[in-house]
Amino acid sequence: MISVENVSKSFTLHNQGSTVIPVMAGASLHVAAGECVALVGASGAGKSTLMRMIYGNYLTASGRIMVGDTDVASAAPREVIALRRRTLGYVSQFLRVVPRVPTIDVVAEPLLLTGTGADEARAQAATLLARLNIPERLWGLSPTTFSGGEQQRVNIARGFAFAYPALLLDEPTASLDPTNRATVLAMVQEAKARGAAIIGIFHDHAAREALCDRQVDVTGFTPGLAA
Ligand SMILES: Nc1ncnc2c1ncn2[C@@H]1O[C@H](COP(=O)(O)OP(=O)(O)OP(=O)(O)O)[C@@H](O)[C@H]1O
Repeated sequence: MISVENVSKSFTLHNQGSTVIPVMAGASLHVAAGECVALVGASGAGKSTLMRMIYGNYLTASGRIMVGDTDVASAAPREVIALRRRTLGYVSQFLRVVPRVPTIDVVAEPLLLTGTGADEARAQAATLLARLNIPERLWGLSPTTFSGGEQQRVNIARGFAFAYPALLLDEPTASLDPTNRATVLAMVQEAKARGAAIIGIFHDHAAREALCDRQVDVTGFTPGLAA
């Protein structure tokens, strides 16, 4: 479902004499439907960078990143938007939302965009918010003023609202209390069981052990070290 093939990446620091920093070379990994793969490696090794390239936030210098039938590395912006709508979900570490949109609509949006009716989308969003213990009195408010943990749970609810065939999870259990952490672990297991291909970054060792079938150490993709 997700196939990263011989990918490389460098950053050019335009405000620092156009210094070019090679951060990745020969990155390759494959994730099948129903599989969860953890990206591991020391801080700065490139886990987030690889995840952002797979999502199409960072450009890829060379190689292919197949998600379903789309090569994210060469896709046009409209293809990336279509991919994100129906195929590839991303739970980032931080919630970024349009101000003043009520929480229930933030969570319902991925369903509305994929053809679910408004009432049904809101009903499903409500179920997710309740499951993640977001108090009902907050559902009509924008999540911009919520606590860090509340925002993270809204982010997770939104990321899991639509049954994406592929999912990227960046620290989905960070800063959650034990009850909500257990809920998120169950949600990831359910996504795997329905056949989602998942790539995750988990500093939470126990979560990684519980959820992931394999680990890929991105240190192996550091330029100069790559095979
Ligand atoms: N936008 C950017 N511009 C320049 N350099 C960047 C940028 N994003 C990442 N880097 C560099 O790329 C390297 C990999 O960073 P990345 O954030 O992917 O590491 P990580 O493995 O996710 O680390 P951590 O576990 O600390 O989050 C680092 O050396 C970082 O400084």
